[in-house]
Amino acid sequence: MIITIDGKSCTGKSTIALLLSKKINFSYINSGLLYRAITHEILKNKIDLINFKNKEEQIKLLINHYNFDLQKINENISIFKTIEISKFGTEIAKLQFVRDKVNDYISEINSKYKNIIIEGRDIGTKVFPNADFKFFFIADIDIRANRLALERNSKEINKIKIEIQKRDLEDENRKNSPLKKAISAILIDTSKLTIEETVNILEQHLK
Ligand SMILES: Nc1ncnc2c1ncn2[C@@H]1O[C@H](COP(=O)(O)OP(=O)(O)OP(=O)(O)O)[C@@H](O)[C@H]1O
Ligand SMILES: Nc1ccn([C@H]2C[C@H](O)[C@@H](COP(=O)(O)O)O2)c(=O)n1
Repeated sequence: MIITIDGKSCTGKSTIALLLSKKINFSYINSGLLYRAITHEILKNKIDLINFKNKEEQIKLLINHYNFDLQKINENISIFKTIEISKFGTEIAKLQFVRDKVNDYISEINSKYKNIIIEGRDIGTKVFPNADFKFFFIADIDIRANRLALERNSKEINKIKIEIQKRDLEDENRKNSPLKKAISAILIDTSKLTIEETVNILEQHLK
């Protein structure tokens, strides 16, 4: 069985997908983390991502030789959650060859597991349009900004709000696989829900 969770930034996708996967004993893939891992690799190789349009060939060469190490990625999540990777990750995710690399890897993992929960931006629309259950998360922008501020231990709520709004806009308006709700996806507004309540609501839908 394939369960997908898509939605805007900081709506709770990864938190809920991870908890639900443990509760119902499913494998879990955080596809955003794969885009972040590629972005980290590019930055590590000192490719300057400001005005990176003329560096696409250089990035492509690097990505062709890159292998995901899921265990290492999952054990070092904080490395990939920096403000810099959040900002450039949105840009890198616009490149179709990067999307192909991530999606090929997702297919590879999926072929090994029977039951899987995958979260991201285009999972229910593009990657697994025939998924058994699709969810689409939304939440109020102020609540999302407060959640991220809390996570980062920051008081700069307005700055964080602008950062999230910019990422939403980029994700929704890119040419390749833009963020949008699949028609058959169940809409979940996490604004007023606790983490536990959200997990329970999803579990109810699966029954
Ligand atoms: N229902 C909730 N109530 C309170 N806090 C929440 C809730 N859901 C998630 N959070 C918190 O909000 C923050 C963002 O959640 P999370 O990283 O799961 O969102 P996301 O949608 O995966 O974001 P992104 O796509 O940017 O990675 C985390 O610190 C998480 O603990
Ligand atoms: N299926 C996906 C997952 C993620 N992205 C992009 C969008 C984000 O800007 C970036 C990092 O994701 P996050 O960790 O914030 O969920 O990756 C995408 O385009 N498609």
